Amino acid sequence: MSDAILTVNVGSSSLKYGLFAYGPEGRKLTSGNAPFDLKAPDFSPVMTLLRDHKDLRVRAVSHRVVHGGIHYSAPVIITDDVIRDLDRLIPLAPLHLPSELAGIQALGDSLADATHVACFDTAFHATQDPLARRFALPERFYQEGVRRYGFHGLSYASIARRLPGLGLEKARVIVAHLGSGASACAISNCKSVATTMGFTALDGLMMGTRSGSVDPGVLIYLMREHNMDADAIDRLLSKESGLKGVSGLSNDMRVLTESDDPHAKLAVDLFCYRAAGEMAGLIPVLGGLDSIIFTAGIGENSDTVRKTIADYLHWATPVIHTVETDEESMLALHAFDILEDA
Ligand SMILES: Nc1ncnc2c1ncn2[C@@H]1O[C@H](COP(=O)(O)OP(=O)(O)O)[C@@H](O)[C@H]1O
Ligand SMILES: CC(=O)OP(=O)(O)O
Ligand SMILES: [Mg+2]
Repeated sequence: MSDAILTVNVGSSSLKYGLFAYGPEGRKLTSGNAPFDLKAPDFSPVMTLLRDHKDLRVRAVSHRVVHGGIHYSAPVIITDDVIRDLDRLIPLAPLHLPSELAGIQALGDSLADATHVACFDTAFHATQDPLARRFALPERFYQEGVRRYGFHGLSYASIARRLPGLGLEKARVIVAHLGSGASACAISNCKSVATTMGFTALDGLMMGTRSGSVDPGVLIYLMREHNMDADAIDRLLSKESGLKGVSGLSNDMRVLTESDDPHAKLAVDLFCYRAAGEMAGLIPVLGGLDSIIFTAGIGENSDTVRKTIADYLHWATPVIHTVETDEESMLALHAFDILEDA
């Protein structure tokens, strides 16, 4: 029987999972992707995968956890204390953490002998200068944890590992992770220096169903004039906005780029306009730009989106790469490292 690592990546709208050979090179054995469209995820595809690979001994399960709060800036072995801490962070990532905790529970039950590891999306950004993490709010809110954390860190870490191979080890790079959630990260010397998502995964770029940044005055207006409470505003900004809200058609970039509907065109145009603007906002902290890298579902596949954003930013750099993100391999590598160190 050979040893393996199971990876579990519950995003806002898909469950991605994989089996990796236990070892420092993290060789992928198999992987799968089950979209679940904002409903509660169903972990049965992972259970089926495990039944089909009874010849493997799963030594570790590596879970992507979107938010690590103030305290978690490196992978940890999951204990009851860790689960309690993550429960407290749910208000900071309401779209992701409940499903991720459900995955930790479900797989904890069925793979009770394995070591379960949490790998945080926020961790890659721990290298940022405190200035990049600060909102212009009174100090007490910062102390309470109201600060910019940034997300998609496993994706950015997987891209950072590829930079030396592209001759960009020392380069000033902006990576645009354009998937269901979308963000951009300024990377210098393979480290995060700034990113567009903040306290929550709502900030920054326009996304599939999320608004990205809006004038905070809009929220005050909605509360006063539309009597919207926190839940109603959360639903609007998290699930009913972005590509879906603007087009009135779909949150899927494939559907929108193939549609003749003017609202679909508006949604795609706005997505690119907003992405380019947010990316440009990262250039000053890098002191210039050597390359743009596109990744994730839209970034890897949509020529239209890549070209439109690149046209907006051609003055900054003509060097564009497309790199496949690999959150799963990062999960496997982190789990192997933590087990070997234990
Ligand atoms: N060929 C394609 N052209 C344009 N967009 C695509 C294509 N393939 C996938 N996408 C987009 O990628 C998105 C999903 O990206 P992905 O990185 O898998 O997201 P997540 O991990 O957050 O679920 C889909 O919503 C879809 O709009
Ligand atoms: C952080 C985040 O938005 O993740 P995803 O794109 O997987 O929803
Ligand atoms: Mg994702």
